Amino acid sequence: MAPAAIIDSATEAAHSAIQTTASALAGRPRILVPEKVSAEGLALLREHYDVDTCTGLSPEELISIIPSYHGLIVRSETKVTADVLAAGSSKLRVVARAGVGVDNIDVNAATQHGIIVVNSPSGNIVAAAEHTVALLLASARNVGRADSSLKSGKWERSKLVGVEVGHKTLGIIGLGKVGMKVARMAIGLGMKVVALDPYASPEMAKQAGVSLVENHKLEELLPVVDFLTIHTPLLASTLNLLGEKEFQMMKKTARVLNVARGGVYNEEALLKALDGGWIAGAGIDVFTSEPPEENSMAARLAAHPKVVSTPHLGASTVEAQENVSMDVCTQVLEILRGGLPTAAVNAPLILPEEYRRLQPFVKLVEKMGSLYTQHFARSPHPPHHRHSSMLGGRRFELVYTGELANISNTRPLYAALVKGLVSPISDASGGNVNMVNATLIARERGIAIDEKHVRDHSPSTATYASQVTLRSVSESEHNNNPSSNAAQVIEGYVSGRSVFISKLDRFSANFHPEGTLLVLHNYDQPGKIGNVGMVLGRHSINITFMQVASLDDEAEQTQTQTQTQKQTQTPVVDGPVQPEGQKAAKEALMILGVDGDVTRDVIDDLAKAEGILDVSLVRL
Ligand SMILES: NC(=O)c1ccc[n+]([C@@H]2O[C@H](COP(=O)([O-])OP(=O)(O)OC[C@H]3O[C@@H](n4cnc5c(N)ncnc54)[C@H](O)[C@@H]3O)[C@@H](O)[C@H]2O)c1
Ligand SMILES: O=C(O)[C@H](O)COP(=O)(O)O
Repeated sequence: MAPAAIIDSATEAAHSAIQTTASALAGRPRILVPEKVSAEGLALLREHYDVDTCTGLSPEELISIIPSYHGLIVRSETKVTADVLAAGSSKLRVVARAGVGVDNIDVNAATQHGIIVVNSPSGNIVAAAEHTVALLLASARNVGRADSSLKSGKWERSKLVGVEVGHKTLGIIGLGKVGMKVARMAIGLGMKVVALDPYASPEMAKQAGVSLVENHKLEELLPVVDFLTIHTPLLASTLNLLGEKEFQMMKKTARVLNVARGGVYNEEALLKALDGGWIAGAGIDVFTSEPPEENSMAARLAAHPKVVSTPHLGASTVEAQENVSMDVCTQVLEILRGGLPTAAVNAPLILPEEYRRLQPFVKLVEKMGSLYTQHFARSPHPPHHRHSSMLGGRRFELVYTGELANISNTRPLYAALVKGLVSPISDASGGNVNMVNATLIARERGIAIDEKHVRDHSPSTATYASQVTLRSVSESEHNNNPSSNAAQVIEGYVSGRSVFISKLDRFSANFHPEGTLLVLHNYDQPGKIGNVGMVLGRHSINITFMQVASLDDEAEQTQTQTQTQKQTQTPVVDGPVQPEGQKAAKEALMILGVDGDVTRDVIDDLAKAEGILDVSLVRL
């Protein structure tokens, strides 16, 4: 069978990775396994390749030996840095993560070198959920402290009285694969489960008996829970998600759990919360440094008497290790033979002949999806944009006009949209989406996508040779009022091989969807640009470009009508409320390209600037 090509839409380097693999592997290929990976999968590889298992390598040792290897299989301990990948780039074809999280692998550097990164997205989900339940019960019943007390010769029954979990409320932040499993197990223990996940499908949550927090606000979840568990990836948006302010909102009797990633709870704030009696205890499996560095917050947390701690054991069961080992070793075997992986982190699949024509559109649609999630599907939103769900439970329509409408196989564009939508909320960059699994992942997330080819795009009226429109409405809007014009819209086009966004929401624009962008919804009045410039200057953020996007014609007419209605005291159903004295101002979007560290403080300060209605931070 001829080797198929695998192409990462971000770079052409990955294009040749699979094609060249078979021919590049003269002699018996070698695979390095610097961590404990279950023997079942490795046995599969040993039939064809030399497999070297050697644990305890220093970063320098890894860099010095990696040039001899064609495959590298790791868990969470080995840091696969840009330096390791550069050192291995002449032979290395695949880095496999025997587990879920790829935060220890520089995926961008791998992509640049044409090295495929694969993982096992669901092999250890049951293990992680069961470990969460183990920590839930251990922290409720002081199992860790009781065990060490008894072993040290004490018999402290009255000091170690616990609490029951039955009839208590468990809060879950992140209702993905692990979060959903934990929810089902907790319901089995007689708990009530409330979850916060702006991107989860309300329908799936309802079916599992989980209530979703309506407005996706932590302040609505935290005061009501007796136990809290987090199951989000570690992303810029989830780093330090819970700090002092959040722990202070919780019941003094509450206990918190973390079997996801160190850093989602701010470790210093968690220590303060435990020492100050703001909460009662914690069960922690993951830390910001692993193993915790001496005297670090992580080390103090692991040693804290109110914490039951485990050394990142969430996936450490015999069964999970067999699953992930088989998953990734099968993929390594396939890749080194010139075949296709099933869970490639950095490589959606496009056949070579489709690649030339579709690649810029794949890039455009992926950017549109990512822009959608970061601009529209984020929390919290101003009231006129608030939806019960932000991603799951929404219906998307991709409309292709112009020459693109004549291409019948637009499957890569469908996959690119799913990838773009889920990548900002997933730790495997791109959420492991490829052409094979895109439909399944969309279904798992409760996302419906329709594609429409508009072939009667007359050249006289066409603005661009090919254009893509992304529209989204909630399932309920779609079912109850299909002709409603409440859709969220993004339009884009390709010129040469460059991609552009030509409409965002109700605003006509023209910008490259690249880099870090701030999108500010505001009233188009003098002084706004200066105010925004001052805030950014104060935070040492450099502006690389700026564009003001005005309401498109249709939206402008609607705004004028709305203003007329307001003046005649007719109740207004949609649109932001204009402050006094700004009745004649038109809405606009200010789109800024920026360099620098855009923290939550920057966003908060921008949101407070006069005349700014809403701010979103978009990384593309
Ligand atoms: N301790 C361990 O050994 C162990 C084992 C397995 C998984 N994990 C970790 O657990 C985490 C979850 O894994 P998964 O497979 O369930 O991932 P997943 O991608 O299936 O689910 C993550 C969920 O988080 C949600 N989310 C993203 N950003 C959010 C935000 N700001 N607020 C609320 N929700 C948000 C997403 O919508 C998604 O539903 C990952 O970090 C993974 O690495 C740890
Ligand atoms: O992301 C994962 O799969 C878990 O954190 C497990 O990590 P491990 O393979 O190092 O146990």
